[in-house]
Amino acid sequence: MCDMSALDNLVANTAYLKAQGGDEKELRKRRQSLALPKPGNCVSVRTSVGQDFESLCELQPIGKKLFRNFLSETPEYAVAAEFLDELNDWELAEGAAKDKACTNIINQFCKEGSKSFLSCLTGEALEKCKAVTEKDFEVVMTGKVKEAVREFLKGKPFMEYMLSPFFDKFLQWKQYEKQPITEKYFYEFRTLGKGGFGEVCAVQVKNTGQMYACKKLCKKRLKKKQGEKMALMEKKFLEKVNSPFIVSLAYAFETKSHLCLVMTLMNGGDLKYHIYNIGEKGIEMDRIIYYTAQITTGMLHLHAMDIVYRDMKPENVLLDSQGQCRLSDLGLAIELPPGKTTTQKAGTGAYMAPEVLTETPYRTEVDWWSLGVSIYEMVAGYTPFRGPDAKKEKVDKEEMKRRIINDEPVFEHKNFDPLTKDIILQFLKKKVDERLGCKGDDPRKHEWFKSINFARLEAGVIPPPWLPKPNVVYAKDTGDIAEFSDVKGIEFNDKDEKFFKEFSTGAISIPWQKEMIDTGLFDELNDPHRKESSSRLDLDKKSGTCAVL
Ligand SMILES: Nc1ncnc2c1ncn2[C@@H]1O[C@H](COP(=O)(O)OP(=O)(O)OP(=O)(O)O)[C@@H](O)[C@H]1O
Repeated sequence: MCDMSALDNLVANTAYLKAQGGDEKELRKRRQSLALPKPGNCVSVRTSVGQDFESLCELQPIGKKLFRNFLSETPEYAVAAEFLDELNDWELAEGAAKDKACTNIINQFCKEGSKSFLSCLTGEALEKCKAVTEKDFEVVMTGKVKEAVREFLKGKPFMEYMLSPFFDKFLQWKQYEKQPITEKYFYEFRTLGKGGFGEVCAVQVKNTGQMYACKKLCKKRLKKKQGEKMALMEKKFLEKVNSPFIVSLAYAFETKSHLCLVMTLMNGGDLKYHIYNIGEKGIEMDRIIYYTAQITTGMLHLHAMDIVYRDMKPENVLLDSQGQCRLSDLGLAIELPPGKTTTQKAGTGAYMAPEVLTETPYRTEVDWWSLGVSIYEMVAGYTPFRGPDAKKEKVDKEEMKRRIINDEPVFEHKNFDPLTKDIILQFLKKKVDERLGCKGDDPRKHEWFKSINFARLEAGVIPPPWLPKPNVVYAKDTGDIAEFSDVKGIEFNDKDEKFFKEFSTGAISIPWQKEMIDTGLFDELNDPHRKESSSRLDLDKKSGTCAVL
């Protein structure tokens, strides 16, 4: 029995690791069967995509690419786009490379008579650009000049783009993006974990080879436990966020029995696992600083959208295959518009802020408290109010509450250095208006983060300090993940069906477009010399996918 489940686990892991490696032959065959919808079928999307420059030309990856392709055909426009790219590179550069990039930009774009002079500028921006020096470069360039170039692109070039064949191509992709999504769109691999309403398993998009994690929510269980509103909120938050440090939602669809959230696959394990299961308890300091910098940036992104995370703890921070981390599980998150507070008790015991426990009105401040607890735990291998003897001494809920409200953390562990202690103490201020991140201040400015260049971190150009091993599956054995029991006696009515439809919106623009680009399908389907395979309809029928529209 035991051997059998070990074998099942091995088989499941092997298939999963192999899928991540990619099966080129099958994929190539499948891709040959695909085609973009015909332009004639894209009339209605022309109106539905709207006219928002930022969304169409900056945020949506395919939109951004096609707009850039359009700009490259007109020298004046191409120079403007190139300038923005170079300025972006300068913003991310460091040391001597940064100085060099600055001089290059001045010589290339700011000198009248040079081939790449920014001739699109007028008025004050033009004068400032011509007079810029290395000294006032940052203020002038990232201020007035950058804004003026962007304003220029938003005007005539954007209008012309919307009438060009490049935009027609964009509409074909937008139409393709709307294809109905069912379970047949994916291959399913091993179970990765268990959630409150169903399991999370690894899936792969048949047409692109992209791997994702699929969180399944059992419809009957949702109804029985009245979890519908929470599930819809989680879906809406995940759909709204756009940060490299929060899991992205790529698809939301339904099967007969489940609602499914298809998200970034995080196959490097969660931080709780890394604290307790690898080597000595606790994580090395350079890793803790790196992860906390990513968590802080992710959290600031949520707070900027008035979303309070409410469940910050190492278990909810997942690593990807490169060792970069993202916040996951927005199931307890809540949106609180400016000025609004809540007293609702939510979170996980040891990580809850005093104001949550005492049901005092709170907002985003509670997340900084929980981050303080989490940093402490990453260093020490135990949480500050539970203490090192948690196993020997059982701390009940009331005692934990008492300690969080009254006690100061003690730093006995040898790994606490003065700066680490300081940032933890500042996050663990019981008075909210004294807490780091809550005084109109920016936690990223704390000296503990001095080794981190946050712009480079967000751009993903700082190599992670630790790389998960590619041949290790950082998840429980499949046999150790308990199965769900059947839910009996639940029937669905019209209201339930309406909710299922509201949830199942298919592909989510930004992650889906990124998938098309990253997996090469974007280039493949745009290739004018491409020949589709004649067997495409056969393959289509076999898989049941909606490949050709
Ligand atoms: N994006 C992901 N990539 C890989 N594994 C994941 C991902 N999301 C979740 N998991 C795994 O599935 C488990 C359950 O997911 P999650 O915590 O989001 O579900 P939940 O229903 O909110 O659970 P809970 O009731 O514990 O809050 C996680 O502990 C993790 O092991």
